[in-house]
Amino acid sequence: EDTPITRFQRYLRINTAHPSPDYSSAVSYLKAQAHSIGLQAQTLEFSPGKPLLLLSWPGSNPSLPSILLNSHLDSVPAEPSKWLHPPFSALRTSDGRIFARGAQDDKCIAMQHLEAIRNLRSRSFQPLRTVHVSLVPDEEIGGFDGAAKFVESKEFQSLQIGFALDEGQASPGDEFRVFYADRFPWHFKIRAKGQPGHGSMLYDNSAMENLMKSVEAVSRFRESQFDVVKAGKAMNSEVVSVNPVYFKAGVVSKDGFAMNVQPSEAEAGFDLRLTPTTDPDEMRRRIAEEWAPAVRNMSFEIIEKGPIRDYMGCPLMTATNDSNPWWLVFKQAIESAGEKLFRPEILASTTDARFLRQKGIPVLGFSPMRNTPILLHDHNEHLQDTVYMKGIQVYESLISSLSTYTEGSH
Ligand code: MET
Ligand SMILES: [Zn+2]
Ligand SMILES: [Zn+2]
Repeated sequence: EDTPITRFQRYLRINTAHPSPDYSSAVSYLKAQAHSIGLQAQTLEFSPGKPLLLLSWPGSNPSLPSILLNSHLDSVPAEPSKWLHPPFSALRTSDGRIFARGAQDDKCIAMQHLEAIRNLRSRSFQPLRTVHVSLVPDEEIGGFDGAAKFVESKEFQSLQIGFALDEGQASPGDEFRVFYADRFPWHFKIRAKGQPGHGSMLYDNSAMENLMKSVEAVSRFRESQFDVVKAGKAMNSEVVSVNPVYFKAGVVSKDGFAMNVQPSEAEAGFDLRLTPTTDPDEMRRRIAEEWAPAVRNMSFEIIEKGPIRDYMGCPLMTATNDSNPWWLVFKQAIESAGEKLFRPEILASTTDARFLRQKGIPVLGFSPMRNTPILLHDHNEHLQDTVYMKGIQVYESLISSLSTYTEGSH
C-alpha cells in the first residue's frame, strides 16, 4: 500500500535517533520520494557522514527570492521500555494514532512538505518563486554540523531565500500555533571543589555543601521565573528557564560509592534557556556572583548553543505585523484554508531557525498539529492520522500562497 500515511510511517521507521542516527537510509528514502514527485535533489555534506538533502521546485520567475521549507532528519533518543509501542514501529492504533519517535518532532512536517508539493504538482500548480525543501542533520545536538554550516555555504547563498518555514510545536487547542522567535540554550555546568575527608566530619566549604548551596540559588531563580508564569503574567517561553539535568559527584568504590568519603569535587549540569531579549551579560554576572562564586572555590562553564543576536546585533525575532509582508501572506493562507491561528508566540525550545534569522531571513516556526498533546522528546510521542492529513492541506495553502506572492500585491 502506498498512501500518505504509509509513506509517513516508512520515514518514521528509519532510526535517526541520536547517538547514531541512520542518515544515509533517511536520505535515500527521501530522495526516492523527491524523484517520484519530480523534484530536483542534491545531497550536500558539510561534515563527513552528516548529509543534508536539498530539494528544489523551480518557480517560473526564479529571479524572485525563494521559499525554504526546513526540517531536521535527526531525533532525540527514545527509551523503548517506557513506550506503549516500539518507538520505531510507527504503529497505527485502531483509533488512528501513529506512535514513533519523530512523529511530532519533526518527521511529520518533512513528509507533509513533500505530500503538499506532490498534490500541488498533480493539480499542475506552477509556483512563481522557487520552493526549496531542506532536510538537515544534527538539529537536536545543536545544528553546528548541519544548519549552521549550511547557512554559511555558497550553495545556501545561491538559493536567495526570501522567507522560510521551520518547525513549531503542537497545539492542544483548536487553533494552530505559530512562532516568531526561539529561546536560546546555554548548556551550563557548575563545579565545586572543597575539603575532602572522612564522611563523619563537618567540614566548612566542602564541594558537596557548596554545590548544594548553588543548586538552591538556581532553584530560587527558577521559582521566581516560574511564579511569573503561574501568576499569568507571562507565557512559559517568555521567561528564563533553568532545569538541572545531571549531578555528578562521589568517590567510586567497588560496589558503588564510598559512603564514608566526602568528595573533593562535585558538578551539576543545567539546561538554561534565555528569551530572545534576555541580557546575556546580566545572566553571566548572576552566575558568577550568585551561583558559582569563586570565593567558594566554584567555577562554571557555559556552552552557548548558537547565536543570540543577528549580524546587526538585534534579537533574533521575525516581525509578525504589517511591516513583514510574509507574515500577512502566511496569516491569510491559514485563514483561507478555513483555520484559526493563536497569537504569535516565542517557542520555548530551540530550532535551526536561529541560524536563518541570524542571516536576516524572516522565519516562522510552524508545525500544523492542533488538538494534539505536546509530546516532543516525551515517551509515547504520537500523532493522529487525521491531524497529519489536515496538515498536508494546510501546507498546500501555504506553499501556493507564499510561492505566488509578488511584492506590491499586499
Ligand atoms: N531542538 C533542541 C532543543 O530545543 C536542540 C536545540 S540546540 C541544543 O532542545
Ligand atoms: Zn527536538
Ligand atoms: Zn525539532
